[in-house]
Formats: sequence, structure tokens, C-alpha cells
Amino acid sequence: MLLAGAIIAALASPAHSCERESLDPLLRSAAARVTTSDKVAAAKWGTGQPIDDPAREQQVLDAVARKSVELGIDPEESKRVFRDQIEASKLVQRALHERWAAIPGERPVERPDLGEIRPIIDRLNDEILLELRDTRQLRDTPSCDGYLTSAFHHASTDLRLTGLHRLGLVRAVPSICTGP
Ligand SMILES: C=C(O[C@@H]1C=C(C(=O)O)C=C[C@H]1O)C(=O)O
Repeated sequence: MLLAGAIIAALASPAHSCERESLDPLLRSAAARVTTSDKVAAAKWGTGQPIDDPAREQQVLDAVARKSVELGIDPEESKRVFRDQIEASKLVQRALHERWAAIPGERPVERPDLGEIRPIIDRLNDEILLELRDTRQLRDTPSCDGYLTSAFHHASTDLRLTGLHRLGLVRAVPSICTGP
């Protein structure tokens, strides 16, 4: 009887249903996406290529919606989260371009190839989608805000985020919690 109870408890446990007990992995992936914006900003700097690229954004959102359906998650909810990831990236890029315009000594010395950075962002997008799927229940609970704050601090500390990247991460997270 005890064993049966233990088995039932194990089957119902979050680990078994792939449900995470913290938002740490999700916030780490979002933070990695935010920090990748530095390379995007450097790739565009001095080229005349605009920070806003609506065609690429639409590609990202279309891919996110398609993969969400495959993963059994609500595509509209995923798109909300990713619109925030995109705004966060542009916030960081704009801030860096303003800084580099004002302070020549801080300008990037190399220009990365955007064609090599976008596949990295695509991989982070896939990671974020899986984390969204695996944190469904947690993100729907009233205590989600507490988990989010805790994960924000862990990611900021563990990844040693700068002030700008913390600001970017703040911009990236408003759609993560879906509950009351
Ligand atoms: C990151 C880029 O800059 C912007 C942000 C995007 C994003 O976060 O996915 C997509 C297009 C751009 O509006 C990019 O051009 O790839």
C-alpha cells in the first residue's frame, strides 16, 4: 500500500511530467538571448543596417508559432513571450549604438557576421520554447512572480549580467507568468 502510494506520487510528480520546479533554466536562456544582442549590435554597427528588421521578426514569430503547435503549447502565448524577447534585444542594441555613437573608444573592434549569430538566436529560441512547455504549470500559479524574481536574480548573478543586460532581461519577462 505504501509502495503503491509512493508510485502514484512519483508518477504525479513534476519531474515525471517534465514540469520544472523553477524558472531558472528559462531565465538563463532568456538572459543568453539578451547578451547575444551585443553581437547583433556589433554586426549592424556602421553598416546602415537598421536595428529593427520586421521581416526577420516575422520569421522568428512564425517559426515560434509553428513549433509551439508541434510542442502542444499555445502559439499565441508563445508569440507574446517572443515579442518581449525581440523588444529586449532591440533595447540592448539601441543602448549600445547610442553608447558607441557617444564614446568612440567603446566601439567594437570587430564586426561579427549576422548570418552566424542568427542561428545561435534560433537555437536559444528553441531552448526557450522547450522551457516554456516545461514550466507550464509553474507559470500559471499565483506564486509565479516569486519564482520569476528568484530566477531573475539567479540568472543575473550566475551570468554576471551588466546593468544593461539586466535591463534587457527585465524587458524580456513580462509575459512569462500567465496566472492570476
Ligand atoms: C536580433 C536582431 O535584431 C532585431 C531583433 C530580433 C530578435 O530579437 O529576434 C529580430 C530582428 C530585429 O528586429 C536581428 O536582426 O537578428
